[in-house]
Amino acid sequence: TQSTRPQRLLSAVQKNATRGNPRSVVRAIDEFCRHKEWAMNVGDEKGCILDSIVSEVNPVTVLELGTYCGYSTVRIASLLPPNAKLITLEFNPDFAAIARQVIAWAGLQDKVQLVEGSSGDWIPKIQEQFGINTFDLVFLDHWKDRYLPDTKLMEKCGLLRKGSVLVADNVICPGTPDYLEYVRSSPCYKSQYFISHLEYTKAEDGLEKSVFLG
Ligand SMILES: CCc1ncnc2c1ncn2[C@@H]1O[C@H](/C=C/CNC(=O)c2cc(-c3ccc(F)cc3)cc(O)c2O)[C@@H](O)[C@H]1O
Ligand SMILES: [Mg+2]
Repeated sequence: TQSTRPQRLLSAVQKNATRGNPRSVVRAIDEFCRHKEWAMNVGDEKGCILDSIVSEVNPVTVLELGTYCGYSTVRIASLLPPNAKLITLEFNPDFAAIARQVIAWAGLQDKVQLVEGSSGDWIPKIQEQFGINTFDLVFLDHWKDRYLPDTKLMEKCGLLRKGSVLVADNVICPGTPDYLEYVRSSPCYKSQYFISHLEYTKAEDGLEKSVFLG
């Protein structure tokens, strides 16, 4: 049977990256997507901006919405302090299976908890299930029309505290207009746009960093 793109991406990691070396996993995926097959990873250009925000926040608790193949999961988790935890939500079982193997190849499985299911179902259960009260950092990279409802849900569930940082991918391409309008006009957020390019292309895209003011 035909392989899927995520399966081919995983094969490229297993072939070209060194086990236990997250940077080599990130590099292998970027090479694959630049030279073989485009895939919707945050990519290296936006990835460097993400790295700088993660390093500045130095989060102990991280939530990622939309794991896909685990590229940004590996990128973020590789920068976390030893006691830190990253929870990543992914509702497609095939993508989740690939991401688990990518995360394991990077040697980051002890820092990452991949939860299979939809963000809407899981956000209300995180506190009781994982003993996490609030998130220092949230990376939004799932369906673009879910950014706003899930942000409101996180607020309602008390998962954000004064200073929590939201980083949203694709605010220009494909675009998340309702989310952008919300975080830029709400008095509860201080937002900043980091201009960049759509992964592996010359099209404009960017990340929006929004600090929750409580
Ligand atoms: C139900 C809530 C919920 N709960 C849990 N997991 C969820 C979920 N909703 C979605 N997922 C999973 O997240 C990932 C989806 C990610 C969606 N991302 C883009 O669509 C995207 C597109 C472009 C682009 C494409 C084509 C172009 F021409 C230009 C740009 C570029 C990008 O960087 C992009 O992120 C998949 O793994 C879903 O299974
Ligand atoms: Mg994206």
